[in-house]
Amino acid sequence: MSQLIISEVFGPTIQGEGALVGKPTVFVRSGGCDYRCSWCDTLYAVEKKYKNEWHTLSTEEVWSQIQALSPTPILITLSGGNPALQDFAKLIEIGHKAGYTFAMETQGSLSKPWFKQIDYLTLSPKPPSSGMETKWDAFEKSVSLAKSPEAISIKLVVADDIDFKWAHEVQQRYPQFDYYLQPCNLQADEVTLEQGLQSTRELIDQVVAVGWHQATVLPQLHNILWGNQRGV
Ligand SMILES: C[S@@+](CC[C@H](N)C(=O)[O-])C[C@H]1O[C@@H](n2cnc3c(N)ncnc32)[C@H](O)[C@@H]1O
Ligand SMILES: Nc1nc2[nH]cc(C(=O)O)c2c(=O)[nH]1
Ligand code: SF4
Ligand SMILES: [Mg+2]
Repeated sequence: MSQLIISEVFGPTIQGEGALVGKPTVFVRSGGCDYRCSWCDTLYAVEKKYKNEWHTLSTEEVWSQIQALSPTPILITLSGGNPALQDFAKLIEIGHKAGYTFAMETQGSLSKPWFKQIDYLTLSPKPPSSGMETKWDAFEKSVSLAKSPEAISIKLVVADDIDFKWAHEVQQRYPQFDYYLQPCNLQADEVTLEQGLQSTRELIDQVVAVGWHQATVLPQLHNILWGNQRGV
């Protein structure tokens, strides 16, 4: 079976972001990323200096950990780092046979044939404030490999006005998808509740001001509930 580089497996908790917010889920977080966003809130799954904390596990071992956390079928969310660097095909096959469903969070920079096995694919291309540049041909390849257009949702982080303008342009370029906007948590280690709420209110004001009425604006619910802690 394929080997997977895993930062952590945790849950059940709730999905705190995007289209499936509030849904009970187990997270499988892979180690390693082809990006390095300026405000990434999971650097321990990105930067090489944390490599010694990651585990090389067989698909079977990851599956055992999931089953220990949730013996009954649940939504499994693959995140990272960039989970598209790994080969999750076998894990998804085993999980589906046992009645589990799969969501994945990825930035859309890399795609794999096994994307078509994912039930809920969240693509999260990165805005200018991240310091990353989106290659739209790679994003479109990820789109084309999804199970169906309906399986895709787009989650965009907005840190400032330039990001907001960019996000609105992305929506106008790809109007066929549902868009979830989330404020950037700039103080990744100690976001205060009030900052999280204020940035969400500001994002709502921006959406309303431009008449982007199809957008969904959500704070990171897990951050509001627990702060920027690991394992929730
Ligand atoms: C940590 S990433 C891992 C998956 C994948 N690399 C990606 O970026 O989509 C999961 C989600 O968290 C978002 N995110 C990361 N840092 C954030 C921050 N400081 N504030 C708000 N959202 C953040 C990302 O944009 C992405 O949608
Ligand atoms: N509860 C919870 N929801 C999340 N949604 C996306 C997460 C991530 O870090 O990928 C995340 C996470 O780490 N925890
Ligand atoms: S792409 Fe995702 S995991 Fe990678 S650095 Fe950016 S936010 Fe972090
Ligand atoms: Mg996170």
